[in-house]
Amino acid sequence: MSGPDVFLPTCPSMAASLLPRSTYPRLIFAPLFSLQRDLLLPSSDRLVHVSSPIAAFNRRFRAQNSNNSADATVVAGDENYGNKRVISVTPRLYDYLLSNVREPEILKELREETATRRGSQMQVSPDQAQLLAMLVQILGAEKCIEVGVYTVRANGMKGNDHAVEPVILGMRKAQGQLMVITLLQSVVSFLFNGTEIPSSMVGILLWKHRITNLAFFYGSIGSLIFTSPHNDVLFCFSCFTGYSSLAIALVLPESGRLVACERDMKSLEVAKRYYDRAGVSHKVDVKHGMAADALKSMIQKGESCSYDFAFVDAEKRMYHEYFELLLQLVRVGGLIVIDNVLWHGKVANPLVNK
Ligand SMILES: C[S@@+](CC[C@H](N)C(=O)[O-])C[C@H]1O[C@@H](n2cnc3c(N)ncnc32)[C@H](O)[C@@H]1O
Repeated sequence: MSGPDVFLPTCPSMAASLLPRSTYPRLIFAPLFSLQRDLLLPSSDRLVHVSSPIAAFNRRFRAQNSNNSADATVVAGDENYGNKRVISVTPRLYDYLLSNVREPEILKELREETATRRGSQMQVSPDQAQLLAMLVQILGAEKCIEVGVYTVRANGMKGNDHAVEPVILGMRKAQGQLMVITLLQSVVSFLFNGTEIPSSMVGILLWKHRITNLAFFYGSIGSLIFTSPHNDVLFCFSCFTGYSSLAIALVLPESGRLVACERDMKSLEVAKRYYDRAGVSHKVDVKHGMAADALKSMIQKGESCSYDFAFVDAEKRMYHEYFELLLQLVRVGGLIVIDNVLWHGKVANPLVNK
């Protein structure tokens, strides 16, 4: 049976009915809300869940209009662990959490500015930032390191190579094709006087003309999810604007110091503006460049064992290296906090983590 290569069904039942009937489509993209496993029939390895504006709207709509389904639901209970009940965070519960976070005004402004940029989801959330700030305070930390401050690229891949995360997501095949897309973006951008070309557009063209066998969906929140016919998923693009580092700097004592590593200069300009506005610039030592290089040079300068706290939220492929370097830099009894370790739950998903 012939048929289209890609469907973009907007409802789960449609995805479910398309999968078993068609042998040809390589991939079927469905919004996240179709993640009801019982709807996924035998060919479910061809179903890719994406975040879409429709899904986001639906989540908001359901959160606002449902009186009973928005309460925390028990997703696991295990008698081996004393019948501990694990709940899932529902939109209503998360709204409750966010509305009770004490977020300083300057952080709110930074968050709101960032929210207008593509990729703002990469910024830590207000609750996460306040957790970091609280840990720093409890620890009485004075010397801190943050790996990955933010970026402000409007464009999918430039300046964001933690974009491609083969280790965590079990990616193998698609990296060469991503390179092609990045290269093409740069060429077009150069020809058109610096105009930034969305990866999605380049991706569509390449894919349509069979230059690449990648299918893609450009998510509503700026994440670019590439999927090969082998159900490998590449999560591309990371971002934004120094929110977590500012949260840390704000609670550091006057004598405190935060080394903030970031390779994207444009991003740093925004961050510095906010450090200035918040009156914490004197506490932040910005290291522009690759984070691992910055950490190595700190070790060479004899700064081993002198840091109290580190937060890692940069290139995922480099995490093991950051960790080894930070073990040298952070003192005994200090704290290293690492973001994204569960990688949106994918670490437990055998389909993406073979
Ligand atoms: C997820 S964002 C950080 C978001 C930040 N924690 C916040 O709350 O706004 C990751 C950042 O790490 C930066 N980054 C990625 N790889 C890097 C590397 N090798 N060296 C330095 N910075 C890097 C990216 O440019 C990006 O801005």
